[in-house]
Amino acid sequence: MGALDDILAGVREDLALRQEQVPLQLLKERVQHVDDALDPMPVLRGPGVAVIAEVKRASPSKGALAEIGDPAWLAGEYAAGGAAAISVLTEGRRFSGSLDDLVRVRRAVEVPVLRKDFIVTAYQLFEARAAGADLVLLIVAALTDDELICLVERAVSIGLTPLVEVHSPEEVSRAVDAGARIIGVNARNLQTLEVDPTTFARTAPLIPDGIVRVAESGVRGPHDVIELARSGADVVLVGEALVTGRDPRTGVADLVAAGAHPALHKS
Ligand SMILES: O=P(O)(O)OC[C@@H](O)[C@@H](O)c1c[nH]c2ccccc12
Repeated sequence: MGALDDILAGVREDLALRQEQVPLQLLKERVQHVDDALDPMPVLRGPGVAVIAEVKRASPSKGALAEIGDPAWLAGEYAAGGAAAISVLTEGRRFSGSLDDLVRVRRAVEVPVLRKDFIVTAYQLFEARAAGADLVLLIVAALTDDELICLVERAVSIGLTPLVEVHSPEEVSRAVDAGARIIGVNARNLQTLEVDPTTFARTAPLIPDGIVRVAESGVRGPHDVIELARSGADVVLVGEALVTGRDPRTGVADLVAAGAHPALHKS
């Protein structure tokens, strides 16, 4: 069994418990009372390479990465550094995150917030929206074609913008066929957990024009942002380097500055 299947098994167990505690109907009522979701498209399509900064305490490959006592403070620093959006890992077992982290981040910033998790049912979309998320991650490798199509549709119908994650050229066509307007290329193989730095450059050319291209994972600093921008990245999504770095606000600002270089013309 690969790492992804392991993670998904745990996610399904935790999900079953939450579904017993909080009926879908109650979540739907909560969704009625949250502020409308923000549209992330303008900030992700803006000039330069947009930076999505991630609140990430731990990962299955590295274990604990950082003590994040106050995710709201961290998100505020990211936003002050110029982050276009904040990603919050809400998976508990492997990433030590929670939906409560997302609620706290949502209250602290005015930029769009992404629920980063392993979404397999519509229930999790309602959880995300009830917690105030604007975007949700949908991982092609974790879903059948039918599931992906339904989840994209359902997400959009409740105001969420899906970020559809792929790992290979073959997965790009599945994402496009499902109606994705934002595609993330994850350089980390979810079976082996290894990062392959060539993944984005190999995969991005297959993403049709007009779809926002996000480079995910393994971005260490400004140099990587420049490389990825040359390969067509509109957005970079960065976790580990920012949570383990010296100062999150400057960390983001340095990435934003690298991606704003006039020599890097976005298509
Ligand atoms: O910490 P990194 O290498 O900067 O990566 C961030 C992000 O890409 C990574 O957390 C991620 C990408 N896709 C995911 C899916 C699930 C959980 C986590 C992820």
